[in-house]
Amino acid sequence: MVVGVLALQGSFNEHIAVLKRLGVKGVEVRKPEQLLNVSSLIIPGGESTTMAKLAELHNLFPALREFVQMGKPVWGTCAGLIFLANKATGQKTGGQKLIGGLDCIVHRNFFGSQIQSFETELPIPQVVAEEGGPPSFRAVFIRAPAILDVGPDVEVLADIPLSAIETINSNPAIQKEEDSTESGKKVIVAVKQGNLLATAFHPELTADTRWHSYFLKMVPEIEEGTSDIVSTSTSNQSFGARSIIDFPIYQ
Ligand SMILES: NC(=O)CC[C@H](N)C(=O)O
Repeated sequence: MVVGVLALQGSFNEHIAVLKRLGVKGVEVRKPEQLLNVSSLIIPGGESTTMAKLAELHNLFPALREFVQMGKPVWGTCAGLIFLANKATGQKTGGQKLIGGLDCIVHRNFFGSQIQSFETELPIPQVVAEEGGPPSFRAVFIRAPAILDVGPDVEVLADIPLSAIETINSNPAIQKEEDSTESGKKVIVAVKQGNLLATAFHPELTADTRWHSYFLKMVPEIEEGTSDIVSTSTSNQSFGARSIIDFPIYQ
């Protein structure tokens, strides 16, 4: 079995490259029947409205929903997180179709527009830190969503203090959220709910492979050694971060 990467749009090549560095075969998924050949799925960042339109065009929604409901591991990064959410706010007029399954409310462009994209160091969650490495990771937020509310089965892996974000005062959405929440200080940016992992940031755009290693641990076939994994050694791990400017900016 191999790891599927939804390849309609966005940073699917970058995810496949990280998987390769970890000795795991990642394959592009564009058609419903291709989901039958993969043990797990990564939904990359990009633009969730465009991705939804393309998924509809390729008749992917029923197969994607079934994949999630079957309990197969699925990781959504950024637009992928939006795609997995049960509910999204801040959508374009007319809304957009979601796969759903992740019991949360996500704000699509919580941190603002493209120019309000940013990078920051966040503490690495304990479960992800088992891979070793430094106590923090470089979180790359590109026109990023944030999770405003989660259901009881959702485990919060990372959140971010709003005060840490430069754009806080210039972004009306953040201001509004800060006023309207009780704690008013943090938003959630990484969660796990059973077979679903979701991150508002882009680990595939850094050299730190620990989030991918963590996701691979959620895939039973890989743990049992029946997959195409070449090496589970952590010697391929790397913890450095490349700058956001090395990567294309999504529209
Ligand atoms: N980098 C990203 O994936 C951005 C996601 C974007 N906010 C959206 O709505 O799709």
